[in-house]
Amino acid sequence: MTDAPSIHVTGSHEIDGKRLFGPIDVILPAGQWTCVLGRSGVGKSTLLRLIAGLDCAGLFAGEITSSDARTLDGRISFMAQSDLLLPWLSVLDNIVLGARLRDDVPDMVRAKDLLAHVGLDDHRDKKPTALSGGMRQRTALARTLMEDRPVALLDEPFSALDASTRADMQELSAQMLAGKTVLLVTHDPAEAVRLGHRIIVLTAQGAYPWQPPQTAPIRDQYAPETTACQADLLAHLRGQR
Ligand SMILES: Nc1ncnc2c1ncn2[C@@H]1O[C@H](COP(=O)(O)OP(=O)(O)OP(=O)(O)O)[C@@H](O)[C@H]1O
Repeated sequence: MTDAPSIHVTGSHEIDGKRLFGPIDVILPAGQWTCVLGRSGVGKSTLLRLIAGLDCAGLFAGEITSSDARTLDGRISFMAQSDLLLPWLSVLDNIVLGARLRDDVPDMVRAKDLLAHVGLDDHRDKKPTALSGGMRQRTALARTLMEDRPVALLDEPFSALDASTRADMQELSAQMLAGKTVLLVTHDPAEAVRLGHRIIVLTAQGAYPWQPPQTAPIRDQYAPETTACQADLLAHLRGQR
């Protein structure tokens, strides 16, 4: 049983009176992963921040609604493109930051379990400055997964990871976010095809669906239908330039 809603976004976004994207009419189905691709600067992070209710440059004219008509406030976990780790806190304390900010008692067992799953068990007492870029990104991912909200908005969460760690973290995220409504921004067609129940291409003119393979995610990245889909998607994205 999940209380993950579907989310409907309609409208356009302008910065300094100039259209960034839209009009769009996008549904993020309840309990599924929607992957968004599009050229750099088209507004993918802006779309994520709008749904998260965070400040963005410019003006959005439109509506963001949830299928249960409840506010999304307090129901979203958000992983930004930059890791936003607090430099004076250890890895473990960064992971439980959400609970501490809410004056809740953090679930340290869950936090340590997550640390082990993201492969940072031996680094729990280090400060972020003592970590590599990929380790920082895994810390931020663990902090996001720690929140356990019905909606997860992830902005290029695996971009700094080596190929095998990336595959591991994709699988961990798919497992831990099963049943939640997920929006993943990525530049990687292979990642979108591996993880997405739905794939959306965002352009200045609008947002349109790209058909993923019929198989259910998380997909075998070497299956013929997966490789064919990602090759077609890559060719399409390259053709947009
Ligand atoms: N604080 C800001 N002030 C003015 N313009 C901004 C600001 N933040 C972002 N923009 C502009 O908004 C546009 C969309 O940015 P956004 O980060 O949403 O794009 P993106 O598609 O996520 O890009 P990327 O793939 O490179 O991460 C860009 O053209 C950027 O210049």
